[in-house]
Formats: sequence, structure tokens, C-alpha cells
Amino acid sequence: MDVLVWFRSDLRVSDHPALSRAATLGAVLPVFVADPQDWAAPAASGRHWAFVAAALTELGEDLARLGAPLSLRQGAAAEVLPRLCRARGIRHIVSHRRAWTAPRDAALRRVLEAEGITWEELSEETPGLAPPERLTPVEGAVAGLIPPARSLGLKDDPCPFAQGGGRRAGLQLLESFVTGRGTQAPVGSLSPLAGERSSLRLSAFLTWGLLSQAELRAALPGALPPEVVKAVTARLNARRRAGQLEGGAQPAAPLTAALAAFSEGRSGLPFADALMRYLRATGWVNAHARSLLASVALHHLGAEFSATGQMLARLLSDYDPAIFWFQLQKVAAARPLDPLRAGETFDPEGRFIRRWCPELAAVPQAHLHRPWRWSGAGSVLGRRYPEPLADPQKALREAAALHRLRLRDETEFAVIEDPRPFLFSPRAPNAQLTLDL
Ligand SMILES: Cc1cc2nc3c(=O)[nH]c(=O)nc-3n(C[C@H](O)[C@H](O)[C@H](O)COP(=O)(O)OP(=O)(O)OC[C@H]3O[C@@H](n4cnc5c(N)ncnc54)[C@H](O)[C@@H]3O)c2cc1C
Repeated sequence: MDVLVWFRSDLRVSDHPALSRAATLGAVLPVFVADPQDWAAPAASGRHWAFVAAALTELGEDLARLGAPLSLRQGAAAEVLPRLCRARGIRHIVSHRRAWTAPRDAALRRVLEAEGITWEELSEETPGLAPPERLTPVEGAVAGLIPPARSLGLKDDPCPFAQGGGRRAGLQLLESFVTGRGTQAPVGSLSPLAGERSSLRLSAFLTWGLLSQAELRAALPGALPPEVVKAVTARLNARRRAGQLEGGAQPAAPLTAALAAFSEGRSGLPFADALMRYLRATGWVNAHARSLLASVALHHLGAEFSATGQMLARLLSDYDPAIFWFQLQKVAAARPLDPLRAGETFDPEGRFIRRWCPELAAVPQAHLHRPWRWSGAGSVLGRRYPEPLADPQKALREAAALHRLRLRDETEFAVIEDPRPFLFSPRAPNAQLTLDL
């Protein structure tokens, strides 16, 4: 039987149960569909596509080596898949199950069934399937081209230090962690400055499935201290749990002027701005920095939840709806974080701020985190660098008061209306999200 293997967020050939399963059934047509509905989503961005496009190049090479080149198509999956099946006389599709697209997938399944096509979905952790050494290609398959970002309606999205897409870049990063970084730095450090060394930085590779969770878990022991293996395993378990969550489609939420300024790293809060610029330039920040950025937007600037989420999601190369929206909810429900104190704690010498906010070069060290207190502030603030968008102390006080009110209301609501346990315990709000995995 000829089989279409649908690649989605699993852009690899190794440890790929769906591909292994298909190879046992007959000739294989590997397909990736760039569905405009996905790429028109308000949380999608050019940097996401750049990562995927590089991954597809390598996936195509790997599949060609195995004997069945990748067919790339642009269009609605509900039209492209039946068309490809009809053209090649295929009646069976195999893919991995993806919880966050489940509602859409149910509709797609009905379309396929109406065409007499069965769709088999496997867990990415299905055991016991040997990797194929060779694939038999479906006859007459046409490769197609990787669509340019613009044809998917994506705007230019400069990200000069973006992580290299492609599985081999991910393997190198993993190697650098298990043989070097992970053996030295304290893993799980909250400091955004230590983050690049002390955390894996493999999230984009996991989001798009260039590496499987299983191969990551298998690579961890070895040279790494047991406490590091334990910490990373806990995070991977959180990822596995998040993989069960469904995501919902969201209408585009417009940015307010304050949120737009913050998204450019121009909120007037030096450490938060430095983090935002770093995120813009790299597509990545560690977990604590994500919480801080989200907290500033939601609590200090009072920005709306969807608008905040879509703005941040577009900047994160590893945007994974199943993880992202759940984490953002946690930040929204947690105690507001103080961006000034965070800066003083994690960047006491201000090196990170000076690196990413060069406009503050003239500000003396003692005032770098709160430049408005410097007697010479007038020469910089409101000229080269903005005044704070919101009075930081007042914003924090008000946000904290709101948070306390919310907790009180939620507690009362929980007692009177709903005996089930709270998802977020009101008595133990935990803003340091990496610690409660
Ligand atoms: C507001 C907010 C938004 C986030 N959005 C995303 C997102 O879109 N995509 C994403 O992959 N992670 C997200 N995270 C979780 C976490 O911050 C990142 O996975 C992590 O910072 C990525 O860096 P790393 O690869 O160095 O991970 P490490 O800290 O070294 O952890 C290793 C791996 O474990 C997984 N992991 C770590 N923390 C979590 C978590 N809390 N939940 C689920 N899996 C986790 C990731 O796959 C990560 O690559 C978000 C966190 C917050 C607070």
C-alpha cells in the first residue's frame, strides 16, 4: 500500500514513528504543507518561517538520501492532502498526533474520510518501530519548492542572531550542553544573563520536532551531573504534559501605542528594554525573562492578554501554542514582577543594559537601572531614550493591589461556587515559573 507521510511539527527522519510505520506498509510520499491558515495566524511571524524553511531544507536532504524526496506544497491542508492522494492513488495517510490542532484536525479527518482516505495518527513516543534504512518512493512524486515568507503573507522579520534552523545545528547545540555548558553552569539559573549557558536553548528545535524528546532524554546522562539531568528531565516532562493541551484560534488583537513601544524595547524601563531587544535580536530568552517581559506588559502597562501574547509569540522562535498560552496565563495570574529590582539583581553592573541600550551610555552606574533619578536625566530621557511609559513604582503598587484583589475574589469564588482545586493555587502564587515544573 502506498502511504502519504504528513510532516508537521516533526521535521526529522530519525526517531520518527510515523515514517517508520509508513515504511513497513509500502511506498512512501513524504509531504509538508505550508498552510496559509497557519501562517496568517496573528501569532505567526517571519522568524518562525525562517526556522522552518531551514529545517525543511535539511529534512528534504535527509529524505532524499533515504530514497523518497519531500513533496512541498502551499495551500490549505484540507485541499492539498486529498489532491495529492487522488493524483497518486493513495488511500492512507500517517502522521504524528498533535493535540493543539485537534479541533481543526477533526474537521480535516471528515474531509479525508469523505474521499475514502484513512488517516492514522501515532504518538511521537510510539515504541518499537525500527527506523527505515531505505524508503521506496511513490512513483511520479513532484518535489515542489520551499515557499518564500512573503508568499505566505509574512512581513520581513530581521533577527540577526536567530538560532540556526536545521537538525544538525540542534545536534551541535545539544552536544555543547552535554559535554560543556551543562557540566559547568548551574542549570535553571533564573538570570537571563546566564540563560544561554545554563539552559539547553533547544526549544525551537523541539517545537518543530527537529530533535525528538526521546533522543534528547537519551543524550542527557553521560557527562552531566545527576542534578542537571533531573532538572532538565523535569522540564521535558512539563513539555510532554503541555503536549496534551489544545490551543484555540485567536482573532488578531491590535497593539496599543504602549505595547508597540515596549515591543521595540522602548518602555523606558532599562532592564526590561534590554531583554526585549535581546529577544528581538535572538528569538530566544530564558524562562524567567519571558515571565518578566510578559509581566511588564500585562501588569505594568495593563496591556490586553491576547495582544501581549501575540506580540511575544511573534518574537519567540520556539513559539509553541500548547506551551505558550498556558505559561502566559500563569504569568497573568501570578504576582507582578518588578523589572527594576530584577535588573538590579541579575545585572548589577549593568553590562547587559549597556550592551542592548547603548543610548544609556552616558548614565552613571549608580543610576543605570533608574535613570530618571539621575540629575543629568534631561540630556538622555525623552531625547535618545524614552521616559518610562508608566511610573514604575506606582504601576507595580497598583498591579500588586489588583493582583491581591483578584486572589481574594478567586478564593471566595472557589469556596462558594466551585469545590474543584484551583489550577493556580491562590495561596501560593509562583511567578518563578521554571521552579515549579
Ligand atoms: C510566558 C512564557 C512563554 C513560554 N513560551 C514557550 C514557547 O512558546 N515554547 C516553548 O518551547 N517554551 C515556552 N516557554 C517555556 C520555557 O521558557 C522555554 O521552553 C525555555 O525557556 C526554552 O529555553 P531552553 O530550550 O533553553 O529550555 P530549558 O530551560 O533548558 O528546558 C529544556 C526544555 O524543556 C522544555 N521546557 C522548559 N520549560 C518548560 C515549560 N515551562 N513548559 C513546557 N516545556 C518546557 C522546553 O522544550 C525546553 O527546550 C514559555 C515560558 C514562559 C514563562
